[in-house]
Amino acid sequence: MTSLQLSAKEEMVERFLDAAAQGDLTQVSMLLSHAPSLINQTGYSGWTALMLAARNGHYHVVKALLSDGCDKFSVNSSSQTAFDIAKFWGHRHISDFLGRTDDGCQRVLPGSDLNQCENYFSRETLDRLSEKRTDKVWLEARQSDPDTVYLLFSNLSPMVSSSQEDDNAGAETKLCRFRYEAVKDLLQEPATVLIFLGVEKRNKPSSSSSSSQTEEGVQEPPAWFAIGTDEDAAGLLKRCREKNCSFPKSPNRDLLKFNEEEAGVVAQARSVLAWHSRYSFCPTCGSSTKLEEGGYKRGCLNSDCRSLKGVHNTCYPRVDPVVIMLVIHPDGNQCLLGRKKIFPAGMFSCLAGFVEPGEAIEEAVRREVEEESGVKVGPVQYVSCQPWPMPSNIMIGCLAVAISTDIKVDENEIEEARWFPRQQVIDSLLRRAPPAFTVPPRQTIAHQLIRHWIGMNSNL
Ligand SMILES: NC(=O)C1=CN([C@@H]2O[C@H](COP(=O)(O)OP(=O)(O)OC[C@H]3O[C@@H](n4cnc5c(N)ncnc54)[C@H](O)[C@@H]3O)[C@@H](O)[C@H]2O)C=CC1
Ligand SMILES: [Mg+2]
Ligand SMILES: [Mg+2]
Ligand SMILES: [Mg+2]
Ligand SMILES: [Zn+2]
Repeated sequence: MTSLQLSAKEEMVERFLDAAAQGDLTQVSMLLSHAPSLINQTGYSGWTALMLAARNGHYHVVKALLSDGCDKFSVNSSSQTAFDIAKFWGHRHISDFLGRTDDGCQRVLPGSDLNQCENYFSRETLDRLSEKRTDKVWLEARQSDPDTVYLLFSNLSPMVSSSQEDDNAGAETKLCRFRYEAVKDLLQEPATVLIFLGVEKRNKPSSSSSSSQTEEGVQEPPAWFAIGTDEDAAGLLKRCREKNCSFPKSPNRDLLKFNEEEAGVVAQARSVLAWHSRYSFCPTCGSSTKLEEGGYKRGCLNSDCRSLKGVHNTCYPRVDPVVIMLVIHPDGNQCLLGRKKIFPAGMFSCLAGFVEPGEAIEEAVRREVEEESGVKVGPVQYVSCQPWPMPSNIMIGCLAVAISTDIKVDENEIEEARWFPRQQVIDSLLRRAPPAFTVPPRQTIAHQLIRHWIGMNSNL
């Protein structure tokens, strides 16, 4: 670039910043349409056009710059954002506008993936209303409300509807939803566990369009509960007079057939119910316990028990953190995948392992990879996570870079581990015949991590 070109560019930046400072929207828009890269350019002391417009109270310019994708979080040499500047100079309408949250706040985390991946089991369609769990009167009123939705689980398996066409593997499964009248007898059984899941979120069209009236006349969205019972499936189906329903037998396969919304509800309900089924007695003193807080607590019935003093995590549902990582070869062009004996023939997946007590996520990634494959790992980066209700894991998905490449598998955990070239991975994802191996199904975070790596720097 010649010095003449450089000064022409500098002159353009100066004109742009001046126009913003003076509130000349026509000029700002004209310059931007010629040179969109001007938008985040800085002048004296790191001031951007947005900061100058905010300083001088030019609301219309601020608005236009933001709608053109201007970075509202950049700071000047005094570490002030445009918001700080508008606030300091008393332009409240501008600071309110810059402080709004309806842009999804995506840009608060610079460099974050703007379209953050949503994993199966992670969609929240219910508002959990945890503050209502201790409100017995409210909970009881919602239980008998005619709009309330009940889901039924027998031995941790949800009752689902199946039609003839649903028999093929790709078909979607639907949760059976019940009203109070259909389940009120079941609720009286001593072995029944009842979990308050939440209420339908208001800002989306509800699946059961009704909502009930409170005493003050405010419309309340329908509440959802999960019922857990060990009554046998045949008995339950008879009790509910349901012909086309069933309780799937294989959680690892059958729980992956819901739509995204129902999958999120199943993840929540199944994990809490699994905790109840495994923690029947107090883990601290072995006494009997009683269900509290809408099914989110088991309180010990022994009044001398230590678990009743202070906060005891044994009283609350547990979640086990698991790291799951795609390890990338130092050449950037291969990834490390392994297979357990129990995997379907030909399937390879990301390595994974439980985080141990007192261990940071990055260290768990390094330890598990080295234990299972002998490969040493350097940098680790978090990508996304997935609740995994078999029974109650949170899968913490990471990318990791190997700093050694020799593989020596731990045969107790892994049958085989290999470096797979990018092209083979692409062929497997696109199911180009015949692929060298198969990847896990799209509902698993392992699949999504592999896809994420392929999408990161390929020119597909
Ligand atoms: N959603 C997904 O894409 C994937 C999910 N997973 C889940 O992650 C879990 C952990 O992965 P693994 O490779 O099996 O872990 P791992 O490599 O740590 O090995 C499991 C062994 O660790 C021990 N262990 C330590 N803490 C434990 C705990 N809190 N609960 C149970 N066992 C514990 C047990 O001996 C167990 O056999 C799996 O059980 C599976 O459910 C695993 C891979 C993919
Ligand atoms: Mg392991
Ligand atoms: Mg493992
Ligand atoms: Mg482990
Ligand atoms: Zn106890």
